[in-house]
Amino acid sequence: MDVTLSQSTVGGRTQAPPSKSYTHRAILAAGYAEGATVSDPLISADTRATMRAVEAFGGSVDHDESANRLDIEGFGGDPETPADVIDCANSGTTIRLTTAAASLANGLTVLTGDESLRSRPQGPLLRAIDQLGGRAESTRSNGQAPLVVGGPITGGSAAIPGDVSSQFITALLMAGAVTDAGIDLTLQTELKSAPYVDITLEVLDEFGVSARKSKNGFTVSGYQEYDAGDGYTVPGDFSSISYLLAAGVLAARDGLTITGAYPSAQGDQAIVEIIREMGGDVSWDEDAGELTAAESSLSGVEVSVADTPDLLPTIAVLGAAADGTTTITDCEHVRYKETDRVSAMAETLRKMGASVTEERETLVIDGSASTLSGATLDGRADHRIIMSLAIAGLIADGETTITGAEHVDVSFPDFFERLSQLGATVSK
Ligand SMILES: O=C(O)C1=C[C@@H](OP(=O)(O)O)[C@@H](O)[C@H](O)C1
Ligand SMILES: C=C(OP(=O)(O)O)C(=O)O
Repeated sequence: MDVTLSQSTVGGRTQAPPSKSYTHRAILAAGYAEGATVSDPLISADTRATMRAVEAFGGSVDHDESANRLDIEGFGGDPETPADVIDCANSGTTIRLTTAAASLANGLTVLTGDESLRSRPQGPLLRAIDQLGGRAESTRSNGQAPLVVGGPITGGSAAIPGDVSSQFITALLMAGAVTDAGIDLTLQTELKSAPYVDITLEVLDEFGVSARKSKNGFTVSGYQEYDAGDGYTVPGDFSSISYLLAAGVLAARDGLTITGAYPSAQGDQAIVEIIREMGGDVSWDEDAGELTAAESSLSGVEVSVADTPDLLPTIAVLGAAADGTTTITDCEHVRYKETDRVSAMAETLRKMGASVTEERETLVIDGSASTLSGATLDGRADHRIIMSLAIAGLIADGETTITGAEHVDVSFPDFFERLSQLGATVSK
């Protein structure tokens, strides 16, 4: 599906979509439990993949739409060997978190996904499972899915790099809690995307499971039981909020308010400070969970995305609209996502007339070079590339067409409807 946007003014109020990261973890944690209810879940292509995995391991997931709730029966820490291949579709979180769950089962599990997912790195997780006594292989021996994974692992120690994906650590901590011996992880390189492990520790805590940072990495003891008590409620998603905030500072003459924006462990909350540092008018009433952004003149910043990889496309677009130079550093791990997002943003923003320089770890956008012009842009089947380019389309001269725009269903299924309700000119 192609979507076309033209220069627009936006405004009004809109609710933040529920967090994808918290929803994935809550669904799987409910799977590791006897069951749980998960309120305000994100229902999207990626979270559906995690629901399918919980069902494949012997649980069940019922979506009560009127109550806006998932009623989940778990597999009680003891996943059965799936009767079929697990299709993780486009979701890195699903394949990493469920690969570790599969290492608890007696038999073998086959995990795969779409072309993008089958090109993303899984090697460090496979090697860690191997060190823990499980069997974990890439069918093509290239460290990528399809994967064949079996166990049962009983816990122990493993070493893992921290700069490829934090999801490997999340995966092993979640599985480690139901092993006999627990899991001790030693980081071989500095941890990137660290706040995502904090999100994991927060969700584990809500499910009565303790895991913690150790001197050299992370550790979780075994024989723990997942139990969410009265249930778990998912907070709003700050990666999704970043597009709405960017729309606000670029195109909301009378302001745009986002509700459901409460503080949590999400590193992507940093978008509020980044926009303020660029000169953007953003106010945040943390108690009310309300963020308001109004059209502002922005200037360039230097910002590290070591902890916040998913913000890179949003910051790149803000940089293209700002006066002066925006330098995004520490971005190598952003190349291992649904697509190489560093080169995708460099290519598309250049096509819109921005001046962009790309290095392995750095993306530099010179926003003062020109105003953006509409163009036909390849969304690279990547929800974050598509959503950030749509925001650029709100301020570009002429029409901006984004191909493959249906892929927003991964994290923000009604993104274009929302933009349109807020006043943007959007046609499909
Ligand atoms: O654990 C998570 O929920 C996520 C972790 C991050 O990935 P990496 O840890 O691979 O950087 C992030 O980019 C992804 O969107 C969601
Ligand atoms: C990279 C992302 O997710 P995942 O790793 O789960 O595919 C994302 O949502 O930007």
